[in-house]
Amino acid sequence: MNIKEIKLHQLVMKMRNPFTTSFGTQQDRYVTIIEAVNEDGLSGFGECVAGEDPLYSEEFMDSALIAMKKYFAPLVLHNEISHPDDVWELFKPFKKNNMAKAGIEGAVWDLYAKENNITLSEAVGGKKPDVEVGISLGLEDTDEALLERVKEKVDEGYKRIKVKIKPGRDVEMVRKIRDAFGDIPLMVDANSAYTLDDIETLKALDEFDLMMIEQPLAAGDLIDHAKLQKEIKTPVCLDESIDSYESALGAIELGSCKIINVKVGRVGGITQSKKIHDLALEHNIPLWCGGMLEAGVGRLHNIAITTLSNFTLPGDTASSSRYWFTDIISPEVIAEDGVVNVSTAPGIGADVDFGKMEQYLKTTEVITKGDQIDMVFYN
Ligand SMILES: O=C(O)CCC(=O)c1ccccc1C(=O)O
Ligand SMILES: [Mg+2]
Repeated sequence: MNIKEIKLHQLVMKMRNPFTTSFGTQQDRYVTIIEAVNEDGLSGFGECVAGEDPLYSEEFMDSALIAMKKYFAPLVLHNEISHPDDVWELFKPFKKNNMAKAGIEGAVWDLYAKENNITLSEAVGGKKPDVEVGISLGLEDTDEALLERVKEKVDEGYKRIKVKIKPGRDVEMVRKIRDAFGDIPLMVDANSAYTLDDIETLKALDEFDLMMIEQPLAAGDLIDHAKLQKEIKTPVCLDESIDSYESALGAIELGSCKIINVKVGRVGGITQSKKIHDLALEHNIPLWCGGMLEAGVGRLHNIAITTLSNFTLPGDTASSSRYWFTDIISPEVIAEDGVVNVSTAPGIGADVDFGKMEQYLKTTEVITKGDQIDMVFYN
């Protein structure tokens, strides 16, 4: 591959509805779209999913932008890449900053697929022609408002409903959902809002036959999650805790979870996601693809990775219109009855629509082969 320049398109996208989790509410989504352009002018696209503030993980959009500009974009421009799997090796000496790495790597993957005239799904080794998707619903001010949301989404046919919980908004709220909707495929996500001191509350959730409870405890608490899993019936699914192949291996060996939510950005890209996929498959741990309120580019990357065989549970990759009045891709992602068809067009399978992107675009920075890696250390 011969990548000539990397553009960082920085957007602020207003969401259709504010999104509330145990760490707060957001209305605006800061998105960086990474465009890798080759010698022939062909472009591949990635999306950086870092949060606006370091609440979900230590990374945040500003830190990711610096990391991409200073290290990861120049590394890709200054080194020979024959396959996107090479990118992880190139980035390896630089610790963490996974979402920054994944953003750049994602653009290389899309470009690679387009150069070879195959879909991104084919490039990663996926086989499914379509994928099942669920929806993640934020906390609402009242349980009644949440029940309305759930009804809407059940009616739209989503294959799984995930609701956010936090202390004080858990057992009784879930009871109301079960009472109103019977045995719909239902799960909860705590975003680390509990500790083992809350074990009685977490045990009380067993009565509702949830598909899983996602990330009840802190990201670093693999040991506590293992203790918890022994005490509760509901399968524990880890999100924040799984930030690498090694943490996935640790969680599996310790029995910290029965299910893993793979987020491409959180684990450092597609190459690492594939490695975790194969590990989980070997250990009979089912996977699903989590969301980070992505714009269209990240959404299409999520669909591609979900076509791998062990992504057997519905992911978070809902329709573009669930998040945005206008997405930045054409065509947009549409889930019909909870199913998204995988595009057969090369790469991510849709065009990045610069006309539609214009309304969100704050600035574009261009990194070229002339930009050196700005490091104090040298070899
Ligand atoms: O619909 C989506 O994209 C997923 C929404 C979601 O749950 C989420 C959104 C932002 C950060 C973390 C999470 C999460 O899965 O914990
Ligand atoms: Mg989560």
